Amino acid sequence: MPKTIVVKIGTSSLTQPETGQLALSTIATLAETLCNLRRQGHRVILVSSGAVGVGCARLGLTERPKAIALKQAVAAVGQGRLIRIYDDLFTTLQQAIAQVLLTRSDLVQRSRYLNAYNTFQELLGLGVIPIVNENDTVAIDELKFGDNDTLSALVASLVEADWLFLLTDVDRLYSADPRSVPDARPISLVSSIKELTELQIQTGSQGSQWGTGGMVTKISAARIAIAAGVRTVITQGRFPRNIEKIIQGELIGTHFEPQPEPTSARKRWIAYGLVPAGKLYLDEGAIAAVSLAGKSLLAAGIKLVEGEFDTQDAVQLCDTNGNEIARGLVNYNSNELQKIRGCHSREISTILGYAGAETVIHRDNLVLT
Ligand SMILES: Nc1ncnc2c1ncn2[C@@H]1O[C@H](COP(=O)(O)OP(=O)(O)O)[C@@H](O)[C@H]1O
Ligand SMILES: N[C@@H](CCC(=O)OP(=O)(O)O)C(=O)O
Repeated sequence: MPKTIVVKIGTSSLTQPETGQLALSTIATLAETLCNLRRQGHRVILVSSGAVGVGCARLGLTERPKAIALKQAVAAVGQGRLIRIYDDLFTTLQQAIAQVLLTRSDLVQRSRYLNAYNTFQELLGLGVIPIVNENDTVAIDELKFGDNDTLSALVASLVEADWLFLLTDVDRLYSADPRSVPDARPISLVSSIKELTELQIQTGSQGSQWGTGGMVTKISAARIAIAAGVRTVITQGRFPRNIEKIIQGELIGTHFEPQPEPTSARKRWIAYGLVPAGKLYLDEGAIAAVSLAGKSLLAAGIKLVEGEFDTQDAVQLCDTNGNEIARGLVNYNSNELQKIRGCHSREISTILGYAGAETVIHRDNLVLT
């Protein structure tokens, strides 16, 4: 059965840690592996980091730049080189590739989200391997994926992939960062989001010298992907051939089993495509109604409103400690909600002077995160 497979490779696997130079043998083996998968009839997308790392190596910079403008300039240098190397390798293997550079705003607007979906379908239908990266050169802070782990999970969710491989410089997920905790326990299988939460994995503060997100972004990427029904694997980038072995059933790396009933495509867009514009802090009754009983959110259960937002914007729903439990599209703007929070629905028309929706967020527009 042909599968849709998204592979994400991080800077730490694409470059040599000592010099920052490209790890050519890894990249070549990855190209061969992805071509094998294509020959077996699978649909393949590569999400490749490395624009900043390769740009730095090209310009002789020894550290990842911190200043935004410099980082964006360096990414512009590196992305061109990176794609040229991929094109040389894949062309040698008679495989067409495409460069797809995305920014967060491409997924926020529903029409652009659907457009991205159509483009991926067209490319995959043509047998092309799209090579995706964040459009670092133009991305602005407020509208950024920020890391390619998240980007790859969103792409996997968008195309409803069967597999997401997160290739990195450790062989799997551990109970804590194995660099600083040598006796950290290796984790082979995570069978649900609940189990992932219960494992309470320690991720340290950051990743390797050139990586961006560390393990924390891989875990949140896995959450996004498994909610979309995508089987996710964290494994070592130095051995790309393991991808084929894993698809054939070998338990290499850490596997995250997909949720049996994936969240619908529209709800996934609400939860992860949109950028939340505010926060609603709920009381315990509202948390139970929303998260356990699958009910709509009423004004009565809202304790606090944070941020400025409009009707139909996405907001986060949080407990009193600020932990997010859900996201949804609001039927009232932030000014209105400041006035009606804590009130019974039948009081809304008196307080506002006009009749609005009975719910603040209807359950069709509400998704647990
Ligand atoms: N619980 C953990 N299990 C495994 N690795 C961890 C964990 N916590 C932190 N890490 C670190 O995350 C790093 C990988 O993240 P990162 O450098 O961002 O890689 P990439 O460039 O592949 O995205 C590893 O080198 C490891 O030291
Ligand atoms: N878009 C950036 C990479 C961002 C990123 O997530 O990097 P990494 O942690 O190495 O996967 C780049 O191409 O350099």
